[in-house]
Amino acid sequence: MTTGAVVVAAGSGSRLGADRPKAFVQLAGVTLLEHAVARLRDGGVRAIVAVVPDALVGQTQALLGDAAQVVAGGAERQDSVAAGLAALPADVDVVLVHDAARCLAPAALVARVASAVTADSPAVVPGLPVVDTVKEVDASGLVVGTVDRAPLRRVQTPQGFERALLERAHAAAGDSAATDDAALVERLGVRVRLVEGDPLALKVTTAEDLALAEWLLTRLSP
Ligand SMILES: Nc1ccn([C@@H]2O[C@H](COP(=O)(O)OP(=O)(O)OP(=O)(O)O)[C@@H](O)[C@H]2O)c(=O)n1
Ligand SMILES: C[C@](O)(CO)[C@H](O)COP(=O)(O)O
Repeated sequence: MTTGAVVVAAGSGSRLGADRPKAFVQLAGVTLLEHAVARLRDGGVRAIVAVVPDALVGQTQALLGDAAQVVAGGAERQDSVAAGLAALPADVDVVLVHDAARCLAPAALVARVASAVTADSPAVVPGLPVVDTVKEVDASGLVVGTVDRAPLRRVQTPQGFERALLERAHAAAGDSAATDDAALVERLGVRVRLVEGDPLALKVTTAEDLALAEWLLTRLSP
């Protein structure tokens, strides 16, 4: 098996509200994208495609050098994943799809997901239990009911797939959007396996997340 990765970094990061696309914001002087790529490489992945805004392809390739091939993304996350998938070397048969925004996802998580992808489990997602009580509310803010949280998981990336399956899922999806790649596989009727996630794989979405990631990084560093 040859494992490759698509790191999607072409989003604007509107909820973060920085002066540049979110993946190019720095944590400890290093962009979120570089952090994510470094951890994928530490997890044993060598064929990496980074998907960035069209205008940043050249400078990102210079930034990452041999660590990743850089291509332009699309309007939606799903379009960016498809662009990265198309650029992976032909010999890659297992693909990890990862958000640059989950820049601290550790190498151990990368390896756990990659090794869980098998012929019997061709689609694998990492996830964590829900720790809060979950309520369903109506449009006026009134509680409709309390949801059983026991079977729920908060799903992260990297998500791992047999390449042929992921390509089939994206081809079948067309313009019908999903918030993660596993959902496209689920639509094909293929069961997706869940493995244990990692709190460090938090998604940097808001300024508060960025501050938390910065703090975690200082705690992780020797
Ligand atoms: N057209 C897009 C949209 C998102 N992404 C990537 O998908 C990941 C998860 O998306 P999210 O964290 O929601 O990022 P943004 O879409 O940039 O955030 P926002 O919704 O706040 O604008 C990010 O690494 C982001 O760069 C992408 O590559 N291409
Ligand atoms: C793919 C993902 O990270 C899984 O949790 C997530 O769905 C992407 O987040 P978005 O905010 O919906 O782009």
